[in-house]
Amino acid sequence: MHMTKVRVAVAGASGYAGGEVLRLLLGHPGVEIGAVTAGSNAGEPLGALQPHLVPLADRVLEQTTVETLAGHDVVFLGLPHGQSGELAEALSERDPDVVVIDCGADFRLEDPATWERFYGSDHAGTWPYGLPELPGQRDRLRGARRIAVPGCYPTISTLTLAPAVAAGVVTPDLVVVAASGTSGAGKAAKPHLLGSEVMGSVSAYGVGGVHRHTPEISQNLGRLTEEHLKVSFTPLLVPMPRGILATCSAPLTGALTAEEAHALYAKAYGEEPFVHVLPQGQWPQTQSVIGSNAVHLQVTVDEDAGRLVAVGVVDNLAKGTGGAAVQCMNLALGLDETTGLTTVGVAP
Ligand SMILES: NC(=O)C1=CN([C@@H]2O[C@H](COP(=O)(O)OP(=O)(O)OC[C@H]3O[C@@H](n4cnc5c(N)ncnc54)[C@H](OP(=O)(O)O)[C@@H]3O)[C@@H](O)[C@H]2O)C=CC1
Ligand SMILES: CC(=O)N[C@@H](CCC(=O)OP(=O)(O)O)C(=O)O
Repeated sequence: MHMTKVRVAVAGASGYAGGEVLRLLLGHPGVEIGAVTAGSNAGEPLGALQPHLVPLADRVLEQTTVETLAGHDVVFLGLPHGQSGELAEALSERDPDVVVIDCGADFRLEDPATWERFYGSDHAGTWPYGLPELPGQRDRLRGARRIAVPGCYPTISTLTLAPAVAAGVVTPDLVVVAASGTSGAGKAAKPHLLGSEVMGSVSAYGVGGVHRHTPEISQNLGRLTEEHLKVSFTPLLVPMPRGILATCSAPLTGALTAEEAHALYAKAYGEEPFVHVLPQGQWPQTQSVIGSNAVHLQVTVDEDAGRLVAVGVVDNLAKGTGGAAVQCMNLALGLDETTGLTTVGVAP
């Protein structure tokens, strides 16, 4: 049977997030790739920037404008913060049915004051949040026309702590220490990402509650409890291209065994296609999820410390951005949520 393909445009196609969206779309049976756009690299062949996307190597990057992005069923935005708002508005004005999926942060936060505090600019608005695994969220994404893809650290921190917070087995006084590969920072060269400084070294940054993902983690997990939730989030940069490992802990509210904690997590994610709770005693490693949309989790109880400890891994560019974006597109279009996505990683 002939299936009508959905026509998709990708803005920021020369970047890491846009490149990952395209990599996944090339394996998606229901999609035809239309415009691919960039900023300073407009005019270049895509193959010069993303040589791994062989079938699109000869496509020329167009300027990112309403005109080049109009006329598609779905538009993915992989642009720096602050670039999405006006563009999305103009696209929706031109075509109210277009599905716009923003990989950036512009529409993730609900509270304008919090946005202004952490991003230092005016709040653009709030769109349905693209984490279907949050309670009730999948239904909000079905048929949605605008979707805000979560940040990479918030994705893994939220999924790693959600069952414990929702069940009330921990006091929501949460500590998250998460180590990310360097692609999380995007392609544009940054002073702290010089190869000579990143290689062979691990460093902390955004310490002391100032990282932009702190309020996003709080927003997600705060919905799961009536109590006042606090999050202490510390990101680390590690010398690998992809992947995040988040170590999360919180004080237990009462007696809980490691077996009970594991059973709680296994039940919470039993029906989720992409969230895999590992067998007890096996701890997540980033290598297992690279290139896949899978999240691997493990949880235990530190009896002496009286804390629940959970560890999660994600590929920051896949389920942490591009994979989540495609998963959300599938929901928005009424397709099977897993189309074009895999739980099979690349290892070693
Ligand atoms: N990397 C990650 O793990 C994650 C990234 N994201 C988000 O995705 C978005 C893109 O990030 P990422 O791909 O990492 O960044 P990159 O720096 O790798 O890519 C940025 C892209 O935006 C384009 N661009 C930059 N400035 C402009 C402009 N003024 N007009 C039009 N296009 C422009 C660039 O084009 P050109 O090459 O021509 O300059 C490039 O295609 C960001 O909002 C980021 O926060 C979200 C979650 C995780
Ligand atoms: C390693 C590294 O630098 N990671 C990035 C992750 C941010 C990101 O990409 O997410 P947004 O979509 O919210 O920008 C950072 O800490 O800023």
